[in-house]
Amino acid sequence: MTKWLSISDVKEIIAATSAEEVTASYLELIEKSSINGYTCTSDGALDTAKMVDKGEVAGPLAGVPIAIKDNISTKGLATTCSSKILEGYVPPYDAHVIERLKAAGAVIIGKTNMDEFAMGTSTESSCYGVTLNPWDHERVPGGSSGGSAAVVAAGESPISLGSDTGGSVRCPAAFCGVVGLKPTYGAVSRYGLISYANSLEQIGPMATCVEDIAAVMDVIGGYDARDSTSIDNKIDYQAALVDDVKGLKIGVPDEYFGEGVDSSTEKAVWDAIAKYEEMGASWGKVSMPNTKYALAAYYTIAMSEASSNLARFDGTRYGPRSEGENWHVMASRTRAENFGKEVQRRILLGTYALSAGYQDKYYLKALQVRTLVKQDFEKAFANFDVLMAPTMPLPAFKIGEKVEDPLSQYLTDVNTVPMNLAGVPCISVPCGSSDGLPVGLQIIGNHFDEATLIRAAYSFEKNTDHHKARPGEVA
Ligand SMILES: NC(=O)C[C@H](N)C(=O)O
Repeated sequence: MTKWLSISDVKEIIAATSAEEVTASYLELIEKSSINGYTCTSDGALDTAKMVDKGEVAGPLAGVPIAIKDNISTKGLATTCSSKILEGYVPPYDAHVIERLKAAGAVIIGKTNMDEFAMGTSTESSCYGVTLNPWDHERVPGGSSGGSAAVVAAGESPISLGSDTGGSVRCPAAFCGVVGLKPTYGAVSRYGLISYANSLEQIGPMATCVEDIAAVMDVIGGYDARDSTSIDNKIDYQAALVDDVKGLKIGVPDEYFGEGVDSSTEKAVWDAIAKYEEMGASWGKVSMPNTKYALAAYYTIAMSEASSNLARFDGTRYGPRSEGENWHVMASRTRAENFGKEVQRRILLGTYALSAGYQDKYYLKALQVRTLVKQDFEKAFANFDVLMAPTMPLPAFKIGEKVEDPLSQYLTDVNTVPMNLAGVPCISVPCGSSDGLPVGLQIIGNHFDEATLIRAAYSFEKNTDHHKARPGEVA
C-alpha cells in the first residue's frame, strides 16, 4: 500500500482488498513511526473495519481511517488533552463529530498528540513529549493540533481532526504541508470537545487535499442541539469543489505582511496570488487597521475563558489525585502537580484578567477590541469575496527555540487569531516552500461562506502541484 492516500485512494484499495487490510497496514505504519504523532491507537479500529467488510457498517467514509485530536471525546478510548491531569480518563460518551464519523463508517484509528489543553503553537507542551515535524525532525510540527497534522503529512492517516482556537488547525497544517480548515464558528458542534476557550474554538479537518476536507465537513458539519452555539445553516461542501475562480475578488490585507514575516514565505504567498490572477481572479489591497490589537485581545480572552473552563480539573472527578488534609489542599496540590507550566501560566493570567478591579481594564477591553476586529472583516467582505495572507509568518521553527520565551511563541499566531475573534472560516493550503519547509496560504471567507473558500482552495490545487510535495524520508 502506498503512503499519503486520499479518501478515494483508500476506497479503491478497500474495494480491491478489504477495509481490514487497510486499517491493519495503517496500524503497522503507526507502530513503526518515529514522529510521536499518536497518543494511542484504538483497539476497536480493526473490529470496525471488519464490520465494514461484512457490510454491517456503511456510509460515505466506510472503512476510511481517521486520526482524532486528543481533546475530542471518544467513548472507550482515552482522551487526555495531552495533560497529566487527565491521565487514565476514558470518556463514557462520544463527541458529536465522533458520532457522525462512526455513522458515516469511518474507522477511528487513534488519538493524536497536542499542546496540553491546546495551549501552544508547537506541541511542545504535551505531557507525551513533542511530535516531530515529518519534514525535519529537529523542528516542531506546529500546534496545538501538531499530531493531527504530522500524522497526515507522514502518511500515517489519510485524514484527521484538530481543533482551532487561535490557529491550532491552520498553523500545524502550514508547518507540515497539509490542508487544514477552521470552519465558521457554529458550523461544527463542539459537543464533546474539551473546552479551552469556547467562544473561539471550532473542530476542523486536516487532509492531503481539499476534496477530502469537503468530504469530512459534509459528515461533521451541521446543527446539533447539544451545543448552544451550533447554527442551523447546512452547507453542501462537496458541491463547492469547482475548478473556477473567474471573477473572484481577492482582498490582500497589508497588515498580514508586516514586520517579522519571512521573505520566502511572503514570496510564496504573492506567487499564489499571481497564480489566482492568471486563473481569472482579481486582487486588491484592503486595510484591516485593528489587526495589530488582535493578538493581545485573543490571549486575554482565551486565557480568561481557560481559567474558568479548567477549574473543573481538581482531582475530584477525573484523573490523578494528590493527597491533602482537606479538599482545598488536595485540589491545589493536584492542580500544581499535574498541570504543566504553560497551562498554569495561562490559568494565572486569565484569573488575573478576570479579577475584580482588573476586569474592565483587561477582559472588557479585549471584548471591545474583538468587536473592532469583527468590523474590519465586515468592511473587507463588503468589497471582496475572500482574503489571502500567509497562514504563519515563518516556517516551522526548531524544537526548543521558543520554549523559554512564551511571548515569542504567542507572536507567531498574529495571522491566525483574528479569524477566531471574528468567527469567520479560513483554510490553509500548501503554496510553496521556504528553505525546504512548507509554506501555507491562508484563504479567509465570510461567515458561512465555506463554499467560496473550498472553491478557491480546490481551484488552486487543480492548477498547481504544491499539495503534492511530500516530506522525504528523514532519518
Ligand atoms: N489553541 C490554539 O488555537 C493555539 C494558540 N496558539 C493558543 O495557544 O491559544
